[in-house]
Amino acid sequence: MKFTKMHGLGNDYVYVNCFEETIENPEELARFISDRHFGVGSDGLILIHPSKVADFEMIMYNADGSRGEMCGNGIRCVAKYVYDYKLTEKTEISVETLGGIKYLELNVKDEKVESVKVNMGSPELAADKIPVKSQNQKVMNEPIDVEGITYHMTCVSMGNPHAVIFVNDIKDLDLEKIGPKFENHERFPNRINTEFVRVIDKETVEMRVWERGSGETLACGTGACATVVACILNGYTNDEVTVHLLGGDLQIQWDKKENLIYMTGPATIVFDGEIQI
Ligand SMILES: N[C@@H](CCC[C@H](N)C(=O)O)C(=O)O
Repeated sequence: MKFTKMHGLGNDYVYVNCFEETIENPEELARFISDRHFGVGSDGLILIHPSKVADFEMIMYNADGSRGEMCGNGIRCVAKYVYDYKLTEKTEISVETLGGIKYLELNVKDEKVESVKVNMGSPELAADKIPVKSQNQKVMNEPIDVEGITYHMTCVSMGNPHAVIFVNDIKDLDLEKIGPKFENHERFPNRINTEFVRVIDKETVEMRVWERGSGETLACGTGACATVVACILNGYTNDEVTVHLLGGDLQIQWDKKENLIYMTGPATIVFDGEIQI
């Protein structure tokens, strides 16, 4: 199988062109290929397929083989992949995902994709749609007990589920310990991605993430979008925010008039490979 290893701010996936390759058991392949000792090493697997309703379809799997409905860093890399490997000449493309069709603009200079801007669609705040168990219709700054500590969460779906927790310090958090407790907490029927966020000022926040199915990653695009929605709803930031992640920065904007979230950031090819499966 031919593949390409790519990353968006260090959130790395193995990409397979399914116009050419056929994958029999993608869940098992995702677990094998993601392994950083016995496989290629990645946060998961992303398959690029033809689509009947958009220019391309992105099918994403986490490192544990579970399916993610959307992947913000992944979809920017899909845009770079289809442009660089000449599956399209267009610089405006649509991509079908389990979280809906997304529209992307490639910023190309001298044939080089410098960044990708993604229309991430509208954030979903209804608790039953995210889903998160709650007495309230929206989960805004609600207490949740994990390991004997009460945290406060704001929950948002960006196609996939997120719980955003505001903290005073992100550096000293033991995510290996608390991340899985949030991920598998009984309030989240489909598990959850959890963002730990420190607000720096009205235009800047920093964030670490524990991703459902992959653990701590260096960046999460949908997580950065959910974070900015939570920041704005709680009155912490303006509508355009730079999110500092371990792997670099994303620019996130909430166009309130259209109720659309835009994410802009880089996409990088690491290497092409071939593996016996
Ligand atoms: N890293 C991604 C999100 C990947 C999917 C997530 N772990 C889930 O299961 O929902 C991003 O950049 O958005």
